Amino acid sequence: MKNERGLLIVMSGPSGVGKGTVRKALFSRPDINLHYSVSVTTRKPREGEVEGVDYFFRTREQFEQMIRENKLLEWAEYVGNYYGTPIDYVEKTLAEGKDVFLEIEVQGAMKVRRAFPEALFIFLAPPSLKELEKRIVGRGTESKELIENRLRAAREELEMMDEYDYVVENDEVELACDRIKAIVIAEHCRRERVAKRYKRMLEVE
Ligand SMILES: Nc1ncnc2c1ncn2[C@@H]1O[C@H](COP(=O)(O)OP(=O)(O)OP(=O)(O)O)[C@@H](O)[C@H]1O
Ligand SMILES: Nc1nc2c(ncn2[C@@H]2O[C@H](COP(=O)(O)O)[C@@H](O)[C@H]2O)c(=O)[nH]1
Repeated sequence: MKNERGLLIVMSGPSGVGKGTVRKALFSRPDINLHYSVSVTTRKPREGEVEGVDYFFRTREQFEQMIRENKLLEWAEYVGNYYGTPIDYVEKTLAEGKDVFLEIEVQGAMKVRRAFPEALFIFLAPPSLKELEKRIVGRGTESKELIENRLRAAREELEMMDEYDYVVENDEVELACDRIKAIVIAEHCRRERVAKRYKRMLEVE
């Protein structure tokens, strides 16, 4: 018996831990059937980022209009920019029975938890703070000041780790992908078992 609605998977983690890298590696696997929800942001595009693929890039005015029109499932202000999840894509895709993957920061994830308590929450953790700093500096996309701000936010985000269902260490990208894949499969099996038990219970009554 299959659950009719898809599974909503939320992955968070501090800036520079490798969320984007792991997500791209996961989605490039042929045996993965997940659907990525592209976020809206007021941040300027980084070199190579593509509108509608990496983000929907919008002005602050446009973003605030989306908030007023209830077009976002969640949103947050992070290190001076807005980020948010368009609600229509998530609702439509889950209703089609497909799994949706969100890659968002912790404030937004906690809002999703209130709206979708049944979602699966995964926190991607660095092997150490030193390694986190090395990765964010090594990426070379932010100024020194922005890196400081992101590292400050990272310390607060790491304290939220306990709020998640699973913590996955990103020591090696492919290993992190294997762990996330195993968690998603296990969660599907668990839900199917619960649904079967519930169906049997209704048949007995
Ligand atoms: N397991 C890993 N080992 C070594 N380097 C890694 C690993 N995972 C990611 N990286 C590197 O770390 C840097 C940051 O990765 P990435 O941009 O994916 O992080 P992020 O969590 O998405 O950051 P942000 O939240 O700021 O967008 C990149 O240069 C990436 O190549
Ligand atoms: N609350 C939300 N956070 C989001 C969303 N999309 C991305 N993010 C997170 O923002 C930070 C910074 O991202 P960056 O691309 O500027 O490095 C990072 O933690 C992302 O995961 C969203 O829709 N909502």
